[in-house]
Amino acid sequence: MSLFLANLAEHREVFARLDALSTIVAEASGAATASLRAGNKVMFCGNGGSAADSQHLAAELTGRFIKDRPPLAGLALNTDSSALTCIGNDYSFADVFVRQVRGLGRTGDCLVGISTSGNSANVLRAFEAAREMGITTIGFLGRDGGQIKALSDYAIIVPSDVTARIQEAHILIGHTLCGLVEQQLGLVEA
Ligand SMILES: O=C(CO)[C@@H](O)[C@H](O)[C@H](O)[C@H](O)COP(=O)(O)O
Ligand SMILES: [Zn+2]
Repeated sequence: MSLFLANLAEHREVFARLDALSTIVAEASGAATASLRAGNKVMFCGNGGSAADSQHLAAELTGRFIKDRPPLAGLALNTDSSALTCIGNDYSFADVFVRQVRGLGRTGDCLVGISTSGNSANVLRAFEAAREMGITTIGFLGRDGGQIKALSDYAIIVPSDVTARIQEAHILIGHTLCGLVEQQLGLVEA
């Protein structure tokens, strides 16, 4: 079997098991909508491919997703290279998100942390601070949810041990979250 067909088969197997996440995805989206409705923001963070997912999803909010509509307050914490290099260089890489959460986060915000292992230290520290600050935490996770699971108000765990397949599910879940937020805010038809 070609690698493409093998990956596709594995992808289908994982996606066939995502129905079970429908309720938690809807609940997490409701929390993000409540933050935006109250004038708060939704922050995203992640590493590597999940950094790309984080900035992709933040841009769905500030830019547009399904239809033309007012901009929404989305912010990716992994896109500011000056903040990442300053904090990483002067403190540690584990602090790159937590310092931004402490500086930019406000009670009532949401923080979406994307980690396939659920164990990235910088996401974990950001969630610890978010919890202290009254910021709702939404974990896009994989495997067994790792240490971030326990710090997630909404732990969305993709049932797979394969990083790439988990990432593929995360972007489906993230797009759904953006679509539900638009519906719940009455910006597009349900
Ligand atoms: O995109 C990929 C693999 O598909 C990689 O860049 C991957 O995101 C990186 O290894 C990350 O550092 C993994 O972190 P995490 O998902 O365990 O939090
Ligand atoms: Zn990747």
